[in-house]
Amino acid sequence: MNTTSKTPVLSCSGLSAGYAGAPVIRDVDLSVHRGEILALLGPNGAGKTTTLLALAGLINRADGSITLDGNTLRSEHSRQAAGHGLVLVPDDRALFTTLTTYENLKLAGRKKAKIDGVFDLFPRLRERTSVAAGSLSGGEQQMLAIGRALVQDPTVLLIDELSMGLAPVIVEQLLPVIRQVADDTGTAVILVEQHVRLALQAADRAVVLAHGAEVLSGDAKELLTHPERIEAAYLGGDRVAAE
Ligand SMILES: Nc1ncnc2c1ncn2[C@@H]1O[C@H](COP(=O)(O)OP(=O)(O)OP(=O)(O)O)[C@@H](O)[C@H]1O
Repeated sequence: MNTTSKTPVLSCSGLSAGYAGAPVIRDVDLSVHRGEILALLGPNGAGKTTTLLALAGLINRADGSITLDGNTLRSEHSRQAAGHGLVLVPDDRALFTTLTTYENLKLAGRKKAKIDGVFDLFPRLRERTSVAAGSLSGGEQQMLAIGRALVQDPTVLLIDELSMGLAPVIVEQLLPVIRQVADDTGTAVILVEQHVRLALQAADRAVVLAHGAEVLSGDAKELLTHPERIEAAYLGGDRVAAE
């Protein structure tokens, strides 16, 4: 998609954050536009989850600014971010395991049409309506975690480790649905994903973090044809711009 002329729906500039005063990410600049999927890649411990948590306001930032849908977010901004439609799908999925599929969706969004929309996207969930979330397969649980985010009508969806515990074949089924949501609803997506090739196939752009800093950014399809650049970035190579 051509996003160059539009204002990003979510952006951060100079974002630094960490835990108990210890910095983890530093000086991160990111932006994502409506209907765009940004793949946030990088090796274990690079700071991808920390970046999502800082964007969602679930950890405080040490520095930097975040703008969401034209609003500058305060430092402790999780409620403000949620109010402007930023929804995080956490890597542990955080489902209510004793509640059914339907009850999990109903708790997140009361509108039946929205829940029906999730069942249209994930027909398997419709078949599992009355099953406790804890008894669903890993793939079904991830569908439910995404569905629970979608019933909230997100402006921006932050998806942490879509593939956590899932076979690549399941990830291959889920990613086109995320693409469809972005295309059909204009939801912007930041996708943290370990399967680099699958992530790049679904995404419009990608950013690679290493050691808490951005080391590569570029067009996803372009990067697909240059795996050596991704490899170098994973090894924490010098900052490279592929744009
Ligand atoms: N709650 C926490 N308290 C202290 N340090 C943390 C905490 N969570 C993460 N870290 C540290 O922050 C660094 C970045 O972790 P983060 O989870 O953001 O990386 P990641 O890129 O998402 O990694 P992975 O791909 O392994 O999930 C790691 O060194 C990690 O040990």
